[in-house]
Amino acid sequence: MTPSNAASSPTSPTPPTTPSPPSRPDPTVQPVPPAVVEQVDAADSTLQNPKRAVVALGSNQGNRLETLQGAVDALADTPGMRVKAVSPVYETEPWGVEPGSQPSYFNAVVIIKTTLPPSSLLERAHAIEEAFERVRDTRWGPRTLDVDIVDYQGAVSDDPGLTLPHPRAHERAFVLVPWHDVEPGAEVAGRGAVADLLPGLGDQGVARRADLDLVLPD
Ligand SMILES: Nc1ncnc2c1ncn2[C@@H]1O[C@H](COP(=O)(O)OP(=O)(O)OP(=O)(O)O)[C@@H](O)[C@H]1O
Ligand SMILES: Nc1nc2c(c(=O)[nH]1)N=C(CO)CN2
Repeated sequence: MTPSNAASSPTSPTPPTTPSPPSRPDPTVQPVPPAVVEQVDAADSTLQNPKRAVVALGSNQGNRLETLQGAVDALADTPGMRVKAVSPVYETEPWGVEPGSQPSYFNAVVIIKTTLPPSSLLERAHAIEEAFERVRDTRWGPRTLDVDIVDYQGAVSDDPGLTLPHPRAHERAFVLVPWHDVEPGAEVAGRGAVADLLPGLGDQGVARRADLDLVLPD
């Protein structure tokens, strides 16, 4: 056995500890900018206080029911999100385009509770659309899946990246009809009660598909 082996043997006495030098600030650590501290604090308070949001789903390409169910499941699988209610399924005439120019949609609305801030909820909505190979070419073009944030805890924002409530929700029966089913007392912030908005919309070709159901994940 060499002397060095002997020194590392478990039976050898513990060498005396040398006092460590006084700690100095690490020059590689930069101070956290106040804007970042503010964002982290805001995210923190959201984390302790889940918010209620309303998400509209639409599909007019591929297997529309499977796609809507996939979107509900993906929302439910998102960390920091719980799906609280899923509306009935409606078959709806394409809104905002030439009649007969696109296949009909399946639409539904989902109520969630989430600790995600609005920007992260939108990112997640886009990721779910992409998972269903949503193509963004023409405005209001046909799509496998559309996931819109209709309302986030009544917040109002005119940011074009995320406008709240959704800027066209109050004029869309394909959003308001299923929303009213799951939340009869719902309000579109700044526009009024969904129940009061609905009669003014006229017939937009929104028909309940009582033969179809979306399942609320456990
Ligand atoms: N509340 C909102 N929900 C979803 N997207 C929004 C919202 N407000 C603004 N946007 C922005 O709108 C952009 C276009 O969204 P999208 O492609 O879903 O529009 P669209 O479904 O064709 O039309 P519409 O907005 O009329 O439903 C998105 O990239 C997003 O940043
Ligand atoms: N019926 C119906 N029409 C639409 C829909 C939709 O989901 N359903 N989505 C659109 C763009 O978001 C444009 N038109």
